[in-house]
Amino acid sequence: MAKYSIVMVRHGESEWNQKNLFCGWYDANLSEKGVQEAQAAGTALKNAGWTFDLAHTSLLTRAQKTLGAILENIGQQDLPVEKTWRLNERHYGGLTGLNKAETAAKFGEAQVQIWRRSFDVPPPPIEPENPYYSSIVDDPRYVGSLTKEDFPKCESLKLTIERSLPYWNDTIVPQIKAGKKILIAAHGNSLRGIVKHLDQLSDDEIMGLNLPTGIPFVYELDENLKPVKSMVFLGDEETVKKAIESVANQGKAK
Ligand SMILES: O=C(O)[C@@H](COP(=O)(O)O)OP(=O)(O)O
Repeated sequence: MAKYSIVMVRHGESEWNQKNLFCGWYDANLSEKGVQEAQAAGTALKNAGWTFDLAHTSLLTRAQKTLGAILENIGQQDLPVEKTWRLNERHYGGLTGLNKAETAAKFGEAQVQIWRRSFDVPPPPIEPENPYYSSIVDDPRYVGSLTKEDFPKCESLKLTIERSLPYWNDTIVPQIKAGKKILIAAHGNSLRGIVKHLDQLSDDEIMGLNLPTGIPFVYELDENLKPVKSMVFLGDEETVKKAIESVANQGKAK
């Protein structure tokens, strides 16, 4: 029987999602469509009667703005929000700023699929020559939480989970168990990591999971936090299916 529930949402479409660029820790803003998706996510939650006790998000603008639009829509602008780099998108390393379809044309779709979806193969590390290197590594928002030595240069999903799971276990789980209704607004891969953990998906199974932008999904959990219902999207089936397919197709050569 379900004792707890939690809602998660990947941010609305970002300007770099729209341009089909590997984004990772680059701080892309929401596109206009992404703002609309975030508002629609709020409307879907409102129509389903959701209210929350607190929210968690990453240090990146696209997730925070999505959360802000949702909270405004559900009339909870004053909700306590906890922000952490541990919910950031995976760091896409040397791929940051490259077009996914052009990268597939250059290196092959199979290689891009490995970089995007394999469990433990990281992309190449970001080098100082990367045009976005310093906007990421010198960003003052990480001061105090990440030292230069600990700052990632690239992350596989495995490495992403190694830094997001402690936050899930030490911060979010106690709040769920205290009866708090929680909303997490984060990213395609940081949320795939949490989903892998909750649903105990194998390293192979998680490769097939793509999360759409801006469509909230609900988990109902038993007293041991095992899912009673997994990933119930607040959206009609056809729309969700198409949005998932479109994310999967981003790594195809045009
Ligand atoms: O970093 C990125 O490019 C996307 C995910 O890319 P894929 O792993 O789907 O290629 O992250 P998000 O838009 O969720 O912040």
